[in-house]
Amino acid sequence: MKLSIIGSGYVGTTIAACFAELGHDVVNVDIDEDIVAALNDGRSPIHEPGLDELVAEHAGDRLRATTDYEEILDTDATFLALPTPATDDGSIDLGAVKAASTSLGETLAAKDDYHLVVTKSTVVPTTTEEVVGPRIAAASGKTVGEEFDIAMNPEFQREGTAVEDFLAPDKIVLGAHTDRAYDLLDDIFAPLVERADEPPVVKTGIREAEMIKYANNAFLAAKISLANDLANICKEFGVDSAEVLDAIGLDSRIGSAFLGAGLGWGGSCFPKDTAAIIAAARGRGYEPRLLQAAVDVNDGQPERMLDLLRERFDPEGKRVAVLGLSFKPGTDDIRGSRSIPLVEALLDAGADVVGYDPVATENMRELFPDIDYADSAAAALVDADAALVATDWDEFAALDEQFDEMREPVVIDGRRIVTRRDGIDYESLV
Ligand SMILES: NC(=O)c1ccc[n+]([C@@H]2O[C@H](COP(=O)([O-])OP(=O)(O)OC[C@H]3O[C@@H](n4cnc5c(N)ncnc54)[C@H](O)[C@@H]3O)[C@@H](O)[C@H]2O)c1
Ligand SMILES: O=c1ccn([C@@H]2O[C@H](COP(=O)(O)OP(=O)(O)O[C@H]3O[C@H](CO)[C@@H](O)[C@H](O)[C@H]3O)[C@@H](O)[C@H]2O)c(=O)[nH]1
Repeated sequence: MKLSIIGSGYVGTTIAACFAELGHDVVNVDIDEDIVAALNDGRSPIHEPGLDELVAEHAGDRLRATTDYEEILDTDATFLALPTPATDDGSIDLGAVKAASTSLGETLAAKDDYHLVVTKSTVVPTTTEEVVGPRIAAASGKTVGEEFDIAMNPEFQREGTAVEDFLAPDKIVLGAHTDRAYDLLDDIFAPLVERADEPPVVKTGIREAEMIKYANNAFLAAKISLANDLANICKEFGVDSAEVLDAIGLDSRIGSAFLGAGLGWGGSCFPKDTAAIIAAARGRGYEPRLLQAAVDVNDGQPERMLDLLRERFDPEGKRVAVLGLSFKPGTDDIRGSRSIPLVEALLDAGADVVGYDPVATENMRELFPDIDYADSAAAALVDADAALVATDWDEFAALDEQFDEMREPVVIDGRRIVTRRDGIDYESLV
């Protein structure tokens, strides 16, 4: 089939390359000329394991990119993979979705045949029906459900395993209103269903599909926050939280995934998506207390870590190493990273901060240009008065004699990753 994908960032590039791998003919439309040039050159504009290979293999053949919306006319369906960031109050910013919907509508005005438009972006319930559909209709002069259909297909890929997650999904969620839309979606996803060994395909309404994405992320974020809440209680009683959480994870009704307690969740999705669905619920007059509590617990974890430091000394004038700057291991992405509130609070307290991360230093430097950055964890520890471990990079587990170079060997571990305990003043956050 011929597919167009508007937006070629993390999601748009991944799904374009994967759809090409599955045999579809794909064109990526993006307003960013550098991204378009990279893709047409066979280079992925984002770093994801396996993506470079897929882009290199299919670019110039089943995968191409353009800034020209007109190329959509030659395709059967369009996926919208546009950014949906948070505004200052946490609510969803639909600016890019609105602009692209209008551009798509203006383009589709010239199309004689039926077209399917699928929202891939994470959007609050009713957005596809009340924002995307009407804008396309107004700009194209066509009617939803007649000359074109709208649908919603949420994406569950994680950073660092995006290609794998797309090609071997736990489920495929298809939200639509007409048989024609479902039939086309079936054709689009048939090669994936076959390759992935028949994962469950959930056929549902459009706003249900939109909500499934938020519910999925909200549940996972809240699960981590509940693990953190329980781990904080464990600490009060001198109970080993890892043993408790490992044990409850053995209950098949609970499951062991996303019970990793520590400094909390960050990233480009959990913080913005929990904020967006909380704001949307409040907009309808419902107060989502449990979800707000999950956010509050998450926000509290960095402060608890700083309290453990302050119990030892006033950070003013002390050299504090922050080990791990990315929001999780395996990525250079610092969006929503829990190391950010740590660094902010340390700077406010007058500490001398040195950061280290195997890959995220340059991104962090843009945010905090004035702190020191070390080339290795060992270098960060030299003459430090304390080390705060913020990300669970494997290499931190191997640190040992490097701690001997610290001025005061205070190590506060936000991810229970450090293995050496003797000879250092070690405390785990949970
Ligand atoms: N990043 C993830 O791992 C992930 C996973 C699941 C869902 N999502 C959701 O998918 C959506 C996209 O996220 P992302 O991380 O890929 O965003 P991104 O910022 O990486 O990419 C968005 C792309 O859209 C382009 N764009 C913006 N306006 C445009 C327009 N009018 N026309 C054409 N292109 C335009 C930008 O240039 C950019 O390349 C969001 O709603 C996000 O919440 C993201
Ligand atoms: O047991 C755990 C698991 C994760 N985390 C933290 O949670 C955050 C998010 O991790 P992860 O879910 O692996 O990363 P993302 O790439 O942000 O993926 C999430 O967000 C995406 C965007 O919506 C969704 O598509 C994915 O399904 C969803 O897992 C990170 O800060 C992790 O350190 C923990 O603290 N404990």
